[in-house]
Amino acid sequence: MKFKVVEKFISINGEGKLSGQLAIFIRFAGCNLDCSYCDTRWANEKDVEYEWMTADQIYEYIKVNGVRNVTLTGGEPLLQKGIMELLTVLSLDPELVIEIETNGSIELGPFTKIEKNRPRFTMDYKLGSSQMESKMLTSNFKYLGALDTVKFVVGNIDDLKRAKHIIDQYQLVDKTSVYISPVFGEIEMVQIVEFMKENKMNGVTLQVQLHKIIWDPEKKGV
Ligand SMILES: C[S@@+](CC[C@H](N)C(=O)[O-])C[C@H]1O[C@@H](n2cnc3c(N)ncnc32)[C@H](O)[C@@H]1O
Ligand SMILES: Nc1nc2[nH]cc(C(=O)O)c2c(=O)[nH]1
Ligand code: SF4
Ligand SMILES: [Mg+2]
Repeated sequence: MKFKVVEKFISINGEGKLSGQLAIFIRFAGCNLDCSYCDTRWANEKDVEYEWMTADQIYEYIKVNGVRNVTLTGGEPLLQKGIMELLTVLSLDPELVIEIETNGSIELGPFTKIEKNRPRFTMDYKLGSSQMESKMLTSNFKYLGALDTVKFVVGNIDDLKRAKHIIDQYQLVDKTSVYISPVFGEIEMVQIVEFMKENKMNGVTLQVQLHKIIWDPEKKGV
């Protein structure tokens, strides 16, 4: 099986629980959603340039570079045909910590059945300002545990209110890690903090995309 890779690079992870740590990124082509704020829309274009890579070639690239944290992203990585083969190959190496960024519209059940060293999922729950909330599968929450994350990317106060509602309704803080991140440049961090204070959002982590502070926010490959 071959996978459509639009870019691969080493950087610090700018998002999530491993933020600040070195990571190797594999970005796949194509997405089934079209979020209003998507910062990698280029990867979803029909005519995007990509390289076909097998699972073994991707594994080799990771090992040659000696980076243990692996982030599979896109686009929507779980749309790649046969992706289970790649996840199986990577999970077999106990030295690797595999993270998958996924958009909340893909059924996660089959992927969480990997028994040893299974990938950690960061499932975005897309809120109103993304225009994609109707595609969210809340049925995925039952598969997520201590190693996984539910992430809410918020663009305004209504998004924050909705995120709080979902967090409470599904008791997400008790089950998994919960992150809130601003749509870059759309909402002041201080507004998010004030909202968290007013609403006693214990156990929720605010994060900002670190790579967009270190480098030009438009820069690819970082
Ligand atoms: C480009 S997506 C790829 C993975 C998957 N399609 C998803 O949406 O989770 C990776 C992460 O970037 C976030 N993201 C995209 N555009 C953003 C923006 N303008 N500001 C903040 N986060 C953004 C997404 O919400 C997601 O958490
Ligand atoms: N440095 C860096 N960290 C990231 N973490 C998740 C990313 C993504 O696009 O999914 C990302 C990214 O694009 N760059
Ligand atoms: S799901 Fe992810 S890749 Fe797809 S449009 Fe939304 S942010 Fe972009
Ligand atoms: Mg990114």
